[in-house]
Parts: sequence; structure tokens; C-alpha cells
Amino acid sequence: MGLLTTSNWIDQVKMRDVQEWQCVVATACTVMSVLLVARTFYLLLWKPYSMRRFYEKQGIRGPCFRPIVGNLPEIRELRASLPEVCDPSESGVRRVGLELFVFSEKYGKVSIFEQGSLTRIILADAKLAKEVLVAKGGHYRKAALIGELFNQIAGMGSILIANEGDWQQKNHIMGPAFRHTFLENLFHHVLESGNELVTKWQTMVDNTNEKQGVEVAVDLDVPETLLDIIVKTTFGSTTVKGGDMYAIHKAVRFMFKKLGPRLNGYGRLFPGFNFLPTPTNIKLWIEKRYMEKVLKSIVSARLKQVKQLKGSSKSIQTKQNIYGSDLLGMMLEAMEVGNSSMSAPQLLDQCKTMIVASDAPTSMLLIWTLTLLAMHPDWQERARFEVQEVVGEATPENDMFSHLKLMDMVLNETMRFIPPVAALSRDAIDAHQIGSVSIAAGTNVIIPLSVLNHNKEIWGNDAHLFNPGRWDVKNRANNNFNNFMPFGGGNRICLGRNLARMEAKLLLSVLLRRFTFSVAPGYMHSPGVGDFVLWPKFGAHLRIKNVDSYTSN
Ligand code: HEM
Repeated sequence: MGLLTTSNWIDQVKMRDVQEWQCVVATACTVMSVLLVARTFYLLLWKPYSMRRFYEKQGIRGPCFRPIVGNLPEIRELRASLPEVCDPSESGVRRVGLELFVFSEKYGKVSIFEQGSLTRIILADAKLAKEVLVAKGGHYRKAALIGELFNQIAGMGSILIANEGDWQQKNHIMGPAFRHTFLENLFHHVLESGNELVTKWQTMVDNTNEKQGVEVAVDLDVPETLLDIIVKTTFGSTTVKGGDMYAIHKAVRFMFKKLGPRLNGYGRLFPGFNFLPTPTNIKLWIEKRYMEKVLKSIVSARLKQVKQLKGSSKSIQTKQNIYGSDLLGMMLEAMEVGNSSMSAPQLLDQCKTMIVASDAPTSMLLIWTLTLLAMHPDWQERARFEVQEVVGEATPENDMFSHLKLMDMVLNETMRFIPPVAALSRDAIDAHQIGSVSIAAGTNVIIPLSVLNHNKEIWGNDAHLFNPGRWDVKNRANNNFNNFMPFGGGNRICLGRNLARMEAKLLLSVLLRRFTFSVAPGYMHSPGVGDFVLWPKFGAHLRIKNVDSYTSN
């Protein structure tokens, strides 16, 4: 009996312990649920609402505030309202980020809207925009929204999305790889690919009986050549097989095409959407893995080769020979010289970055320059004349390009008229002042290059027209040209800008001295596929002929 009583007592104590624990767990769950609901309420409703009030008090206006979805419905409606094709005299630039134009026209140079619960401020004021780009004191980070995209395509370690100390370390290694002297090592790769394109088009011209010449798909052939160039300049001529290169190209394009529009989609409102095994996500994972596999094998082979060469008696060779005279080699050399390091996965991410950062903008620059020159035969003739004067029929050399002044004007005007990168974006990390505007921490600031490049106050009443003449030194009395930022500004300015200009000048030189360009019949002017860049929606088909002075044998 005594034993039974003791065991009962023990059971009762155990029961009470369990009940107490249940009570603690239940209380903890309730507290956590309340906190979660409060946090969700704060992030989705209170924060965007109070930020909107904060900016409205400063007189900054925008479309009406909507909880949770923000102004996504208006943005999608605006974008859907655009006609499929626009007048060939127009830039078509409104087609990318139409809301940036509409909101800044309607609500002023500084306007506000919400994308989901993210507060976004559009700075369609060049002075303020520049202040953001060159801001000292660490007020800004690269925008998390854009980071979502590049994180998936270029990798978490990419310099494109790095910040503060992490960025400084990467810049220390990548910056030297783009130095002018190193770029000279890359020149022959660009020339080789340019000559291949000339040969391809020349064969087409030679094989046609048509007097008007032959039609070429500039929107397909030019990006293919540029990809060839960036793969060669990053990894050297022989390392990448043609099929692999094509697959990488396809993967990058597919990822941009599918992931870009998601930034303005409702899917973003559901965290983890990118991780759901939907058919598109599965295809994206497969493409990404394939690209990584190819690039990984190239990077590992190079690291192995460097290790072997360093250890071998042949180490009397120059360092350049050990590392390789391409961008990957130059990054490895910069690591050694600067006594800094990058892990193999981080190095892989920088290699992906080269392809991702250069592919679309450089293609845009070349596609639209050729198309605009085809539409403006007078400028085409003047550009060709300059090439014939400066380069003639000789093999182009890097130092010739500083004399191509008119080509500089044409390239600048193309990047103004149809900017390869339509907008930049930053997240404010603390409360601070930009001009007369108080910026709150957590605000996403947009610098709409497309809007600024078409501002009549900056560029004059003919801002809507393609006119390279505006870049003539004689016409540059006002210093508004300082407001031209196709490659960004401040310490995050494009690392590849000199390489991009060199590629553009070299390719245009070898093409213009050989062919004349006109717009093919049936051409439909429709820049604007994608969220960042103005790909020609219905292609850029141009008609080419041999220039009169050239006869192939
Ligand atoms: C016409 C061609 C190009 C244009 C218009 C262009 C434009 C830009 C812009 C606007 C930025 C700054 C983005 C920001 O501030 O958020 C940028 C950054 C960058 N670009 Fe380019 N780019 C071009 C070609 C290239 C090429 C050919 C490469 C490399 C091979 C390249 C590599 C980079 C890198 C690595 C960054 C990141 C720099 C950093 O964050 O420190 N770009 N580019």
C-alpha cells in the first residue's frame, strides 16, 4: 500500500511536471505567434505606411498607397498598356521601366511608390542621383532587390552584389585585372572574334546574287560574337569547347529572361518562391548547375596548372605565363601580388560575373549602334570615313582607337538614346540627407538612367532624337554632359567599361570598313524585352552589302 502511494505520488509529480512544461511551451508558442504576427504586421503594413507618411510630409508624392502588394498592379497595368511596336524614330526607351517615366512626370523629380512592402524613391534629378552614387560615409548598399537576381545568376560571392569590406577585398583583386595595360593582352582575342564575324558575313554576301545585299540577324550574331569574346578574354582561347560556350550563353539568357520579370511579379511577395520545385525553377536549377559545372572544371584546371608550374623547374617563366594572360589569370596574379585571397567558389562566382555583367549591356550597345547607324546613313557614312582614315585596311591596333573621335560620339549617343543599363538602385542603410531630401533607413533609391538620358533640361529640346552631333566638343559648352552615367559612378563604377569601349570600337571598325548597313524590310522597332535592357523584341535584322571600295576575291 505504502509502495503504491509512493508510486502514485511520483506519477502525480511527473504529471505536474509535464503539465508545467506544456504550459511553458504553450505560452512560448503564443508569445512567438504574437511576435510573428506583430512583426508581419510591422513589415507588411506599418513600416511601408509610416515610410510613405515620412516622405509625404516632405512633399514627395506618388501613386496611392496600397498595403501588401504596393503599386505592383499599377506598374503591371502601365507596362501592359504599351503598343507592341513603336515608331523607328523613337528610342523606345520608355518600354523598360515605364513606371519610372510616368511617376516622375506625374509626381515630380523625386517621387515614391511601393513594390510589395518595399518603399522605393525615384531620383529623376541628376544632381541628387550623382550624390547617391558618390555618397561617402557608407549610407548605401547595393539593392537587395537586384541582389536577389544576381545572387541566383552570378552567385552569392559575386562582386556585383558585394558590400563594404567584402566588396573592397574583391575589388582589390578584380580591379587590377581591368587595368589598361592588362587590357592590351586581351586585344587579340577581340580582334580574332571580330574577324570571324566579318568572315561569316562576307561569306553570306559573296553567296548571294541579290543586288541589295543580304539580311543578317544582328541581334543573334553580335551577342554570339561578344560571348565568344568574353569567354576568351576571361578564360583564354583554347579552354572552352564551342558546345559548352553555347550552353553557357543559353543558360545566362534563360536565367535573365525568367528571373528578371519576377522582380515585378506577385511571386516575390511569397518568401521562398524561388525554391519551390515549379517546372521553371527546376529548369533554372538545371541550367545553373550545368553552367557551374563547366566553369568549375575550367577554374579547377587553371588552379591545378598554376600549382604545377609553380612547383616545376620551369618556374623561371614570367608570372604572366604561369597564371595565363586572360582575366582569370590576371585575377590570380592580383591575388599573389596583393597578398589577398579568394576561395575557389568565390573565384568561380567572379568568372560567372564577367559573363553576366558583360553579356547583355555590351550586346545592347553593339546591336543598337549598328541599327541606329542603319537608320541614319549620314552618320554611318561619317563613321566609316573616320575608320578608313584612322585604321584603313591595316590590322587594327589598340592605340588607334583614341583617334576615333566620331565613333566615340556615336557610341555615347547610342548609350544616351537607348541606355544598355536602364536604371541603378541602392538601399539606404541609415537615415541621412541627400540635397533637400531626408532619406529614411531601409528606403530603396532608384537612379533612372533612362529618364535622366531623355531629360530635355539636360539634353535640350531634341533629347528625343538620335543626334551624335551633340557630343561634338564644340557643342559641349554646358557641362550637363557630366550627368551622363552609362557605366554608373562613384567607387562602384563599371569595372569593364574600358574593355566594353575597346570591344565596341574594334568590332565597329572591322564591320564598317567592310559592309554598309540598312534596315531590312519588315523591321519592327520594338526595344524592350526584359526588365533591365532593351532587347529588340522582334529582332534586329539589317541588310548588309560590301562597301563600294571593297571587292572580295
Ligand atoms: C556597354 C557595356 C557595359 C555597360 C553599359 C555596363 C554598365 C555597368 C553599370 C551601370 C554598372 C554599375 C552598376 C551599379 O552601380 O549598380 C556596372 C558594374 C559592373 N560591370 Fe559593367 N557594363 C558594361 C560592360 C561590362 C563588361 C564588358 C564587364 C566585364 C567583363 C563589366 C563588368 C562589371 C562589373 C564587374 C561591375 C561591378 C562593379 C562593382 O560593383 O564594383 N561590365 N556595369
